Amino acid sequence: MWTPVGRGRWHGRALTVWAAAAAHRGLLKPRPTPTREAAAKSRTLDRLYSSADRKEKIDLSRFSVENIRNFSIIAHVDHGKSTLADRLLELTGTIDKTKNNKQVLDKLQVERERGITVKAQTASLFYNCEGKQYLLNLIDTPGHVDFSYEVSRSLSACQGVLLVVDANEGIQAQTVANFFLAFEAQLSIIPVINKVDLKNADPERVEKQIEKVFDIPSDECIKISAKLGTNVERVLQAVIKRIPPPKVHRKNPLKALVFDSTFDQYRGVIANVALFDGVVSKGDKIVSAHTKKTYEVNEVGVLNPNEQPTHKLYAGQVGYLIAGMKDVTEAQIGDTLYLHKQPVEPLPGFKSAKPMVFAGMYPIDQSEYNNLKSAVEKLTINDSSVTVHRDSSLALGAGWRLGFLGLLHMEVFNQRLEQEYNASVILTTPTVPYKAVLSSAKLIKEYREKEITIINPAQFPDKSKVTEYLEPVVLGTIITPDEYTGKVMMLCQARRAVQKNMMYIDQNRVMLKYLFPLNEIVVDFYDSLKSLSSGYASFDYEDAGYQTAELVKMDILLNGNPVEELVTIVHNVKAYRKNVLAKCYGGDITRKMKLLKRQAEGKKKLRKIGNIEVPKDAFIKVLRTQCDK
Ligand SMILES: Nc1nc2c(ncn2[C@@H]2O[C@H](COP(=O)(O)OP(=O)(O)OP(=O)(O)O)[C@@H](O)[C@H]2O)c(=O)[nH]1
Repeated sequence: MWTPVGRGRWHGRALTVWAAAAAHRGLLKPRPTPTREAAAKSRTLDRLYSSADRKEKIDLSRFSVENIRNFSIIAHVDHGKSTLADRLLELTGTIDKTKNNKQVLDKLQVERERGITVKAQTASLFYNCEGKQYLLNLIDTPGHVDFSYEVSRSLSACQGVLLVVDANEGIQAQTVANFFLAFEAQLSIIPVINKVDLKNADPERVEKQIEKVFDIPSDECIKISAKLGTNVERVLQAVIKRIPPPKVHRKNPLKALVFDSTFDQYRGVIANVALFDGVVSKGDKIVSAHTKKTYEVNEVGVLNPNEQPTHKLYAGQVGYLIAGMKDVTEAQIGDTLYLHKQPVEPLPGFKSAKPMVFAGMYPIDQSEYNNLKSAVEKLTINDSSVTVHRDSSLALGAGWRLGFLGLLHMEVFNQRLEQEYNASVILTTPTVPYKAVLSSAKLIKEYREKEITIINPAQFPDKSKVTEYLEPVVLGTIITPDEYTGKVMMLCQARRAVQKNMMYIDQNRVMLKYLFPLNEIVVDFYDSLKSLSSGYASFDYEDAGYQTAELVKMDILLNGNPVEELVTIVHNVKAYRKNVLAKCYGGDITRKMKLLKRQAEGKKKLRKIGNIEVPKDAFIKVLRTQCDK
């Protein structure tokens, strides 16, 4: 077992803002229309899935537990996970080999348009190795930190991972974060150095980095080109040799973990399950440990990569199950399913995702409230990392306050609502979750607790009622070529960050660790980091609790009245009072009088505007402008 560098510091779910900031640039702006390439890919996928829509049932009983391998592909963003998945699907004959197979497991429209994976996708592959037939269950995961909840859940269904590292870029911040997710889950880790075909590839340097940072001997690395298919067969062989089969018992009563699910308007909930014990088949009566409701199983099967019904699913296998769950509240990710007559102790499930940013969401038109409610409920089945609280606003009506893992996550959720549910929404300016320790007995009674979390800035309690305010902090990891270290450090200091660690991962690359206030990095930190390092630095962060902070509520007044929808919480800075006389050094008193008179006239003009009614459109425009900045 390895003892990787700094392991003790890496507790918890690692999160980065890789694209949170990048996404912020495009937040709520019209998205580019799909490129020709995306449209062509979409057509290819449609053909692919319909041609593969074979309805004969596969008999999975021939795969004994020893012949099953469950693994995820994890990596820093763009290091080639989905491309490697394409080659593995081709090599095993799961899909036909054509030039058009590009990231075929990225099935969502948002994924094809943006060229990123946002949902983990499962595919079952059948592979013959040394005369034995193996069933390989592969899960392709997203690389962006905003979707790391997908990665950690996927790992619960696996015994091993392929840790893909780009042969040119080397270890990046998310490589480190994903490694530790797999390491803490005690999975077998196979390092795969990808893109060796690139002119600037330096696989030997990357091997050394892997040895230094993760303590994995360099002879365990497999060097491949997922694009060209070079050495990909060796990856499959390593999966069989180095990843153990699942530890399960088929003779025990059924114990199935729901690790993901989607909602189909005709068939209800489609649950992705990993069978820890037992067998399940069509017609079985099963119970949800979460709701205690009983259902009859209508269909079981594997994803190949589209749904392929099977007679049964056996312990050790990963597949899907449809059991007539029509209500969205019935489908809980992390739930355990068992046979009606054989109750079992439920599996531990998953830790809930911890939202990093909150924003208000309202229908553009209040008459759309119920449709939007149903869309949000259905989408959160497929994206369980979003938290939902009901909320309302004077100007925007009834809506919700939603919690996301980052701004890219927020944008993708919004885009999926539009594309998959035809829903149009207005989102308010995002905020991080602050806390306040209350001193006011009245407020403590009202909230029924002393320490409250503020997810809506309009509810920020006044300083006179509070002992202290707290802000969320994160432990950030930055990997940068050392020529930019000075500039990176200056940027971190400007963002109120405190340095915690620094180490060289090779001769000219530095890994820095800083404690950051979350609100200092959530918006544009990543953009600044990328621009000062010519695009070479990468960034990742993980939750590190809260620290005391000087916070103030910044109201925006309209004719003297605060506007609830535009309130923000900011770190306290000295107030700047505009002194119109500041530039009048001595001199003539009449000049000063003239300036003061002009200022008074300006104020009068403002008052003249009176108590106007601000149309809702105006709010929407202001909120959009705030988000676009
Ligand atoms: N030259 C070269 N390019 C590759 C190789 N593998 C992947 N790429 C390219 O790298 C880019 C990213 O590949 P993806 O497979 O989408 O990467 P990913 O890790 O799945 O990306 P996310 O899911 O968004 O994190 C694409 O443009 C691929 O064509 C390779 O072996 N060689």
